[in-house]
Amino acid sequence: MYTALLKNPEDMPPEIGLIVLTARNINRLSSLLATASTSVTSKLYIRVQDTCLDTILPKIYLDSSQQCPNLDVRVLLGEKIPQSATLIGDGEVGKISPPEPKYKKVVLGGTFDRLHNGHKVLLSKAAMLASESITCGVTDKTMILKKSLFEMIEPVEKRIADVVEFVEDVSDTVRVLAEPIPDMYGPSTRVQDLEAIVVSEETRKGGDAVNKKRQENGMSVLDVVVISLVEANDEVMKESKVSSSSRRREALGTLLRPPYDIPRAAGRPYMIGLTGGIASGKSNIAKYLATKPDFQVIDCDKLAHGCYEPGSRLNQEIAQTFGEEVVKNGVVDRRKLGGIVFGNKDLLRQLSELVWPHVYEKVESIVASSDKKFIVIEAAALVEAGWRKNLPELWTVFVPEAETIRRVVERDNVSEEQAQARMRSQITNKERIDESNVVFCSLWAYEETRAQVDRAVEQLRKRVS
Ligand SMILES: CC(C)(COP(=O)(O)OP(=O)(O)OC[C@H]1O[C@@H](n2cnc3c(N)ncnc32)[C@H](O)[C@@H]1O)[C@@H](O)C(=O)NCCC(=O)NCCS
Ligand SMILES: Nc1ncnc2c1ncn2[C@@H]1O[C@H](COP(=O)(O)OP(=O)(O)OP(=O)(O)O)[C@@H](O)[C@H]1O
Repeated sequence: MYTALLKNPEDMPPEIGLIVLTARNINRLSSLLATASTSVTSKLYIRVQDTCLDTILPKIYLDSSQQCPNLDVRVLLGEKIPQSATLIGDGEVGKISPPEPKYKKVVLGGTFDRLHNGHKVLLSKAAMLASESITCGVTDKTMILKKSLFEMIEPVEKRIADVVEFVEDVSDTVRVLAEPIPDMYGPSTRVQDLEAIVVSEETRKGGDAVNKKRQENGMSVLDVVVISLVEANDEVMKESKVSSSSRRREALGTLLRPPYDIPRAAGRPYMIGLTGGIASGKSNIAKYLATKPDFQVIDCDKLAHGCYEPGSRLNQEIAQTFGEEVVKNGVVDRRKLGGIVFGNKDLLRQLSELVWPHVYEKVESIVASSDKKFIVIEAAALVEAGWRKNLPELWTVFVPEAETIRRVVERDNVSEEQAQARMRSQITNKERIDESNVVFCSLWAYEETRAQVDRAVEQLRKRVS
C-alpha cells in the first residue's frame, strides 16, 4: 500500500506521492502541494474524498501548476489506490464519491503534446462524463504545422500513448479509443452513437463545427460540455494559460534524448556537435560557449576553407569529381564550383563527402592536443556530413522558417526568393531536431538564448564526469 513520508533527510526522496483530500484538509491544499513539490520527485496522486470531485478538480490542477510544476499530478477518478506511494500530510483512505456518468460515449480532441494540467482537466472531465468509453482524436500531419515550436512536437504515437496511459491510470472504468486525426473532425463526425463533446473555452467553436457537420451528415447533435482554461503566465511566449507551447519552450536547453553511446578514451574531451540552418544563430551560441572555461569550440566551416589550399589533395579530388575546369593552377574557382553545386542537393552532398574527411583530420589533431573537458564541433552541415554517429551529443539551434527568411534577407541583402532557395538547399529544422539531444531556439532576446545555453551546460556538467 502506501507509506508515510520519510523523516530522515538522508533517505532518498520517494518518487511517487499521495495526498488524501477531505473536507478537513481541503483548505490546506496549496501547502500540501508545496510540500509534495519538495518531498517527492516524479508523480503525485490526489484522492478526493467526501467532497465534490467535479467542482474541485480544476482548482487542484490550477494550484498544482503553481505549487508543484515539477510533478506529474494526477487526480484519481476511481477507487484505485496507487501502489508504493508515499502519503503527504495525513488523511485516512475512505470512500470516494465520483459523479454519476451522464453519457455512455464522449468524444474530444487535441494535440496533447507534453500532456499538461489543462489537458488533464479536459480528459478527466470526459472520463467522468462517460460510463463506457471516450473517443479521442489526436492531431497529426498538417494540423500541427502552425503551432509555435512545432518542430519539437512529439510523434503522434507517443502523444496517443500518453493520453491512453493517463486516462487508464486515473479512471477504473473508462476505455480510451484514441486515433490520429488529419483534420479537426476525426471520429467525431464518423461515429454515430457519441453523445457529448468536451471542449475548452478556446475550442468551443470547434465543438460547434463538429455539430454542424454531424447535422449535415444526418447524425445526432452532441451536447457541448465546456471547461474553463487553466491559467498560467508565460511572458516569453505571451501565453496566459497552461500550454504545450510553453512546455516546448521550457524543454529548450534540456536533454531531450539520452546521449548516444560512443566510447570515449580516458582523458579525451567529450565531444558535442553544434549545428543549425542558415542564420539560425549558431555562431552566436558558439561564441557564447567559447567563453565557458571548460569548453573549446572548433569552427568547422572555417577549417573547411583551409582545406582548399592551392595544390591540396582536396582540390585534386574536386577536379576529378566536378571537372578539370573548376580547378585552375591548383586553385578552386569557387564561383564555378558554387554554380555547379548550389541548388542541387545531390551534388552538394558529393562535395560535402569530399570535404568532410579532410576537415575531420584537422578536427582530430585539435582534439588530440586540447586540455578542455568539452569540445564543441560547430558545423552547418554536421548532420548531412554523417558526423552525428561519431559524437555522443548533437545540439541544434533553430528559428521558425519565416524568421530564417527575414534574417537572411536582412543580413545578406538578398530577395525573399533567394533566401528561400538557400534555406531549401539545406535539410529542415525538423530533420536536425529529430536527431538532436539538446535544442535551442534563438527567436527571442539574446539573454533568453543564453539562459537556454546555460541550462544545457549546467546539465551537461552534471551528467558527464
Ligand atoms: C482542432 C483541435 C482538436 C486541435 O486541438 P489543439 O491543437 O487545440 O490541442 P491542444 O493539445 O492544444 O489542446 C487540446 C484541448 O485542450 C484544451 N486546452 C489546452 N490548454 C488548456 C488549458 N490551459 N486549460 C484547459 N484546456 C486547455 C484545448 O482548448 C483543446 O480543447 C481542437 O482545438 C478543437 O477544435 N477541438 C474541438 C473539436 C474536436 O474536438 N475535434 C476532434 C474530435 S475527434
Ligand atoms: N538570440 C538571438 N536573438 C535575436 N537575433 C539573433 C539571435 N541569435 C542570432 N540572431 C540573429 O540571427 C542572425 C544570424 O546569426 P548567426 O550569424 O549567429 O547565425 P548562424 O547560424 O551562425 O548563421 P550562418 O550559418 O548563416 O552563418 C544574426 O544576424 C543575428 O542578428
